[in-house]
Amino acid sequence: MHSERTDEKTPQTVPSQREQKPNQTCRPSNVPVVAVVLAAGFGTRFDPNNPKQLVSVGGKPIVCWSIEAFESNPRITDIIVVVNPTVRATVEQLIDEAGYPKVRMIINGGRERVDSTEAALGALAEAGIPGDAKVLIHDAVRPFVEQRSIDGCIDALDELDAATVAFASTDTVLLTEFRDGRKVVRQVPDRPHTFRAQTPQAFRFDTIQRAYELASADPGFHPTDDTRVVVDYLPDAAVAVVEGSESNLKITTLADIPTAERIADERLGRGAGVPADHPMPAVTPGGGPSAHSAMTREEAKARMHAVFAEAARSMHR
Ligand SMILES: Nc1ccn([C@@H]2O[C@H](COP(=O)(O)OP(=O)(O)OP(=O)(O)O)[C@@H](O)[C@H]2O)c(=O)n1
Ligand SMILES: C[C@](O)(CO)[C@H](O)COP(=O)(O)O
Repeated sequence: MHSERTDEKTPQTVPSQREQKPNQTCRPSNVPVVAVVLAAGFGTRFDPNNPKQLVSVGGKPIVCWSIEAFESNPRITDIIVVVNPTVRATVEQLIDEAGYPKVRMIINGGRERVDSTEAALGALAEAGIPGDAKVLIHDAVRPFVEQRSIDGCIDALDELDAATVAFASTDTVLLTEFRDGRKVVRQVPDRPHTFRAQTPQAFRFDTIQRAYELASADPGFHPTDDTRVVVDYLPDAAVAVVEGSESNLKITTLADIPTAERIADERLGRGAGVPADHPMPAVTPGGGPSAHSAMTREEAKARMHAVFAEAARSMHR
């Protein structure tokens, strides 16, 4: 039940390179597929007094949209939600009331995004997750991630040990630097090679854990995403690019809310837009099944430990 379903796969969104690479070891695909939903940010560019992950769009809190994207994907086996003290009580309440059955843990994040990812990796290690597990790390504030991007990440990890959802840049991107006290253009990459990083970003657990171990020895390192940790510290690990979408926007400032409301309306069938590719009935706080709310955090942690232990045992059979 808690290992990846291999039936009914949607087509890959990465260019297909199914053939085995010469130096690539074959990994079983029957492994836990864990989504980490990062909701521990402080929203300084949005409104620090109104945590953006709790703001409702289309009548549903942003963090719930993100959790539901993974709840509704049958290949995701487990979800961890990372919070900060400001939002913890509300997120716990939302999760308990909605009864999201795949949410196993709600843990505290850290000061920066990278610290929150590190906290999640630590919790997964403590829970006994196998090194082969697929881990998809997602910004809670990207509520409209497409199912085909989630599926694309899961598929890509059968070929490479890392993958990121990204959206081709329609603008030419300028790389800049400071020279003589002013910002100047250092390089102009060819536009077809430039993409905007989105999430989820997905990794075999042992790959992302190793990259973070190496990065932790470098106190001056403040990456804004997890792909960079792998690119900088494990340069031999190729990161697959999985097709993202314009609607997978990151809610960063208040100005993003009208766009988010428009996309939410489309997803809820209230607008003229394209519907979600795997629509799921909205799980409203107070309205959902409550299997999870009966479980204490310790029970949930023990259950997750058992799930990972069973996955590890079945891989060694
Ligand atoms: N210490 C942090 C910082 C960020 N995030 C999460 O990382 C995602 C992307 O971060 P961003 O949009 O930068 O959110 P904030 O850090 O909240 O915003 P800001 O940078 O404006 O403070 C968000 O889902 C956010 O909750 C996190 O879990 N822990
Ligand atoms: C991970 C990310 O969403 C990729 O676009 C992004 O880098 C995180 O947020 P930030 O706004 O760049 O801090």
